[in-house]
Amino acid sequence: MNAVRTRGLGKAYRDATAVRGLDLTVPRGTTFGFLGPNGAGKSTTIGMLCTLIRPTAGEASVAGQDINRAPHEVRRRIGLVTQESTVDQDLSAIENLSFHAELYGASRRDARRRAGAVLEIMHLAERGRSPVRTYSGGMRRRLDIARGLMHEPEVLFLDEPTAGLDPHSRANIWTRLHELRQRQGITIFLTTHYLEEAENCGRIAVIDRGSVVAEGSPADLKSTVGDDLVCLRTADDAAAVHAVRTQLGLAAALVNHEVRVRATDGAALIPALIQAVTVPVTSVTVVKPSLDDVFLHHTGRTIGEPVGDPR
Ligand SMILES: Nc1ncnc2c1ncn2[C@@H]1O[C@H](COP(=O)(O)OP(=O)(O)OP(=O)(O)O)[C@@H](O)[C@H]1O
Repeated sequence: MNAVRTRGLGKAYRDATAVRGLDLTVPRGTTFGFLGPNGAGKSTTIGMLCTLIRPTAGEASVAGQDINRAPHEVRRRIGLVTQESTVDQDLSAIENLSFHAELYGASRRDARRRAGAVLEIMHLAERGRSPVRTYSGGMRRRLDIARGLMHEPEVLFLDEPTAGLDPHSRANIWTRLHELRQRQGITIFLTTHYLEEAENCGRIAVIDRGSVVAEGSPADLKSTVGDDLVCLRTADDAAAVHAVRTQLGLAAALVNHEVRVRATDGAALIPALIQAVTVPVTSVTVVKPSLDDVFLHHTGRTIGEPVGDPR
């Protein structure tokens, strides 16, 4: 069963189309990364899947429930962590979480118990009684995620969960997300514009100007854009280039004092390269295509470049 399935999903505003013809399939238990530059349509998509924004085209189901016909059923099965934190700074984490649960009808005892459990999951239990205003940015974000987990959702939506955090806090959040998926089997649907973070996802969809331009595992997407690049530094580059061409029959180029050779599997080529190049080799590096290359390949831009007009 799929956690998320969309067919032709779209959202048009009066003067702009935010999302067009979106066909997505997210199997249960996947960490799915929705990757795209600012303004690509990521938040609008999350808003539609979480039943906060009404689509103007197509259909979608989340946790097996139709977003248009059964929005309340969808809401019961999902957690949403938006870009803006919604916790009260003057309350402790436990108070924030249990008040929230009580508001939704849980008994005080159950609310406290569940708050304790989700704080454990997000590694905040030790500071659970401190006021949130004493937390670091990373701890606050983990508390936001803990809140999204309170009613044991099947699918957790996270809009830019690591934006603005330092690398250590980002890594910590990723460790928690991996644990969540592995131990609790939760499907995680997140947006990000950090390409390196998308590597943590089992599957990604690249969205640009409201449409998906590529979808697959990070490894699959990278393998479709090109080969590895093997770079050699040698004592005699001209001789090395000649040897690679004549001995191995491969195209080799001299760029920036490096001998560069393209190969499907760069690492596997290294022994043959070293043997063919009889001159001393001082370094060998294998550069794999990155998600940057994937984005560039499909959109003709790097992810940081402005998106332009979505109309
Ligand atoms: N309520 C609205 N009315 C008109 N246009 C909108 C509205 N909401 C979003 N848009 C437009 O739709 C496009 C997609 O916006 P969206 O917020 O979904 O992008 P995003 O990928 O989430 O970007 P960001 O990372 O900046 O949030 C943008 O061009 C935006 O200006």
